[in-house]
Amino acid sequence: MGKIFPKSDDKPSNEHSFTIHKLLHLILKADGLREYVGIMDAVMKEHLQTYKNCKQVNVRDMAKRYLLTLSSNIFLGINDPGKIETLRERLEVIETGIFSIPVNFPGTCLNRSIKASRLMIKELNAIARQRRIDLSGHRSSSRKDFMSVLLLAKDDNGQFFCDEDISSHLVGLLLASYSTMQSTIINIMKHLAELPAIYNFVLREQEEVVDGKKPNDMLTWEDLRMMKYSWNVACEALRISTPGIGSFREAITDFTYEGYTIRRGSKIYWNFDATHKNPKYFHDPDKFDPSRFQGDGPTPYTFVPFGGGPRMCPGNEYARVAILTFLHNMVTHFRWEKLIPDEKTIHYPVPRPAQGLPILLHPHNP
Ligand code: HEM
Repeated sequence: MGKIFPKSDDKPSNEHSFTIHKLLHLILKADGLREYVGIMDAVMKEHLQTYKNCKQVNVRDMAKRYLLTLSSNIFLGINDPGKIETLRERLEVIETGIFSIPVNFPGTCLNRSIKASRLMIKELNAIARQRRIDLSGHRSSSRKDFMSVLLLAKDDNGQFFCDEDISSHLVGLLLASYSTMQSTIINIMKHLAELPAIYNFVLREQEEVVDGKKPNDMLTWEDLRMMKYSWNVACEALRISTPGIGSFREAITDFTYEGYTIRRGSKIYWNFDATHKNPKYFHDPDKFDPSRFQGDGPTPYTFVPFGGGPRMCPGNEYARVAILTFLHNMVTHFRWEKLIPDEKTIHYPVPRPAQGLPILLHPHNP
């Protein structure tokens, strides 16, 4: 990541970075996210209006549009569709560099990716500079986007964080949330199209949520807590098609595993998919079965789509809120069927249907 997010002076500023890192973890905790549920619901409802007269849609395009609007709005405080489109272009170029041969000279993916990330940080810096001016005009800010929160925060020494650090952390969040969330939404939609009985259970649960609300009420944090079965479906999609391939760790002590001695200091690659498909932990592992997550759910550290330990994904709650909001709105408005029944799955950079899952929408109330 460090290579992809260079600083203009290339000097590390660990002290600031560490504190921004901590601050972002706090913002992304469940309590901090409560107030974003309504925003996510409003974005999704607005998007659904545009699909009202569409019979065929591509789930990848739908998910991208929804997720990018959310992150532009919530992370950066940006609503302008032109700026959101530029963000998408940059993110997709940066992403190709992360999953490329690490050769950096003009014309390579990595080189294009580094240039795109520099450009993006520059663009975010410009937004941050203007935002500082806007924010300084008010004693306290009503803006709740992450950039504004970071611009108003101070480090342990009472200093504001520098724009460059804020921008590069925000690029990190945008990237970390982009393909992972897209892949999860597409895979949930695919399984619900293939498994009508499971779709019906989700629909029943979501209708109960609607029944408890007045017409036009926005979703709330409490509503999300009622969506237990729907979240089990999302977890099963995350288990069966895990967006992350794995993660690296360093051995902090010598140990023996399966007869091999691993020395302290060795770099170890941890493969999530191997754990998720291990029949010792998940009976009939290729079967899509959300009931695995009922009750106490899987044994600790066997369901690890968000990693584990101190470097575990800090965005897991954000992901839960954004995915359930998407699912709630889709299921309460539509059934859908796949337009390509045997669409191939590709695994680059994350597992997803090769054509982005084109579907036919059947509204409940045509
Ligand atoms: C379904 C969606 C997501 C999945 C499957 C996912 C998965 C992961 C995984 C596997 C890691 C590495 C964890 C480890 O090594 O133990 C990670 C790290 C990270 N994720 Fe996510 N993520 C998702 C969504 C998000 C979102 C929405 C955000 C931000 C809002 C985010 C921000 C991050 C950050 C900042 C890190 C680096 C954490 C660190 O190194 O301390 N992720 N994610």
